[in-house]
Amino acid sequence: MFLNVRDFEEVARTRLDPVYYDYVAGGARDEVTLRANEEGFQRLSLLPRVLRGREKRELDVSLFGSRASMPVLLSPTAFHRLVHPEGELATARAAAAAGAIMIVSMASTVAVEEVAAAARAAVPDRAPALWFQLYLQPDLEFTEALVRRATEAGCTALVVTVDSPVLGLSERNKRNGFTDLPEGLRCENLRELRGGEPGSVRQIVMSPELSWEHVDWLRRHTSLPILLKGVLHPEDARLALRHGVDGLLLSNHGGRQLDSVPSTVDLLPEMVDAVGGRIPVLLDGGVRRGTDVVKALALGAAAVGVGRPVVWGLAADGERGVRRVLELLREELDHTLALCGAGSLRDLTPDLVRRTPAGRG
Ligand SMILES: Cc1cc2nc3c(=O)[nH]c(=O)nc-3n(C[C@H](O)[C@H](O)[C@H](O)COP(=O)(O)O)c2cc1C
Ligand SMILES: CCCCCCCCCCC(=O)C(=O)O
Repeated sequence: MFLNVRDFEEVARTRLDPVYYDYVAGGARDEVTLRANEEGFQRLSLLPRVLRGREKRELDVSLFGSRASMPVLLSPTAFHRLVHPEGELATARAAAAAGAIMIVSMASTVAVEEVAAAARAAVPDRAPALWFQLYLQPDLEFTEALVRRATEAGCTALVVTVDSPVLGLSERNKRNGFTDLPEGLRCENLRELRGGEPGSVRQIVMSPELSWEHVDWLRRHTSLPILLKGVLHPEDARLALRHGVDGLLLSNHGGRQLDSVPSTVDLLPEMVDAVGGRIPVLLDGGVRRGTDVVKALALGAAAVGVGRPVVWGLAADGERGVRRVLELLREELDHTLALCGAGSLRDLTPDLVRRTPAGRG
């Protein structure tokens, strides 16, 4: 029986090839940050209010023009067809049915046009909420074409991942010799549609030479809202404001890039402070429970993202699994709000969160 997100991870672990399980579960180097993300939430306690609840609680949010049924979105995760044959098509259908925002990874194993079509078909009466995650490629012509494809497919925001000047090093992948996708799976958004060898697929380039000038370039080439994913230093948050960025997704890539960075929830208050309410700050990393969502929102996040939980849902039970993971998080969020005496997300304020004294969390 799937009672919580962890149950899905357990089933996924038994179903998946161990090499692919490790790819998803793992983090960089010693996995200090990977563990810190969940521990960060566990060290925080909730201090509920009483005698001020409401029979029905409002969980809807509106973010960058996308309406969503809850402040939990699907962070971008690569290679869904590694864990389920329907891959991102199943994920997109589940997200659309749940009314959740899905950030489609640039490294998806289904082309963004097909992902969008699957989402639209799942909810013919409304527009599904899809955003696109981008690794800015040094070949700007290619990047521009890809942004155009994502926009034409119906993605309504760009999430630019900036924490990957080089690829993080997973020792699990190295030990397992996992260096390439299996036969038949490709990053479909990287396929040459016009130039190059027709039908061939490019490698994603992680470039240490990317700079704020590239963000400025992107700003000039799209009218979509731009969020930066992976800004961790408050000074970079302030720079993002100056470069016309519309939002931040506070993320350490689920502990998969630089190991030893703080947990995202520990950084949240100072990042919220750094942007001073001028743009929304979203957060991902270690969110596994409705209580985690409430803690992040109370500390100022506009919404949270989940990465691995979605992949576990997909691996364990395809579209139905992702749907159930999202439902569970929604139910837990609603239940936690009720127990905290909160009638809506607006009632979540920092005074509801306490740091557990050291040694007791
Ligand atoms: C299997 C996997 C693939 C990922 N692929 C991407 C990606 O393509 N682009 C990206 O920006 N982040 C990627 N991430 C990071 C997630 O977007 C997100 O930051 C992270 O998973 C959040 O932590 P959580 O897994 O604890 O929820 C990936 C994470 C995982 C686990
Ligand atoms: C097939 C083995 C590794 C290939 C690396 C490509 C990286 C794509 C981006 C995925 C990602 O961000 C992640 O965290 O994983």
